[in-house]
Amino acid sequence: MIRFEHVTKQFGSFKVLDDLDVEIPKGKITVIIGKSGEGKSVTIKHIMGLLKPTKGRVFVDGEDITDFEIEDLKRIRRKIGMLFQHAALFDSLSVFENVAFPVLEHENVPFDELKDRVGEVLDMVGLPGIEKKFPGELSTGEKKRVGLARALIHKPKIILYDEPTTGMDPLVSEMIDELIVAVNQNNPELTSVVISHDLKAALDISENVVMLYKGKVQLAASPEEFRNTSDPVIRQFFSGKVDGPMEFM
Ligand SMILES: Nc1ncnc2c1ncn2[C@@H]1O[C@H](COP(=O)(O)OP(=O)(O)OP(=O)(O)O)[C@@H](O)[C@H]1O
Repeated sequence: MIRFEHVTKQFGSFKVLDDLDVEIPKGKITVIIGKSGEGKSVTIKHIMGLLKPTKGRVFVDGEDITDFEIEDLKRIRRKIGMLFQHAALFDSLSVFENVAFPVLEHENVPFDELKDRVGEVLDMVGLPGIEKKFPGELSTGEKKRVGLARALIHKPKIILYDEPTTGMDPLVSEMIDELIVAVNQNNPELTSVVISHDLKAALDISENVVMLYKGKVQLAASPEEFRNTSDPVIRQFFSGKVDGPMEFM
């Protein structure tokens, strides 16, 4: 469970989150949507403890992390896997070394066990046997999947996806979306949080959608409720039209 309790985040006098109050349920896929600049990245940075609220409290896996110092934050971050917008693999390292990296950093695992674990997560993302390849030999979609394998290697309780399909062609995007769903189905305890500005894809993969608007939750509900809502701001977001009640900064 992740909870934002009346979180306000200001940078100087600029308020990005304004009394944000929302719960992200355990074991489900939650997609956070909102137009560019609404504070989606700022929201997930609070989950990692990379930003602290100006006001309010943030809970991760049942713990109030708001005032945590670095040691406790590191402990919390070990429960979190993160898939960045750009897969950010190390080009000079093999797939095996890239995927094993978070384990080598934090744990002392015998090599045979590490080999098994890397094999297991590469299987999970549908890329068995590519340990010896280098990132330069992989397609964009494959790099993303290796990034996902790396995020999964230390068996996180929470996985954060930052715009996982941005810049990908429709087929690769769909494959990544399907993978997010498959990973969640194979790990029923895993809480997945996906940041997206693609409402239609969000509704296809998620069980819970949170739409941010003007620093607050416009609606936190099931995909069905989103599809059926008459809220004009959400309808406008669906339509992708500039004309409507939605304000652009
Ligand atoms: N460290 C910071 N200092 C000052 N302003 C910041 C900082 N981080 C984010 N912001 C501002 O907060 C606002 C929200 O940014 P954020 O990156 O969360 O938006 P977003 O919803 O993720 O947008 P996008 O979809 O374009 O990635 C932006 O106006 C951004 O400039």
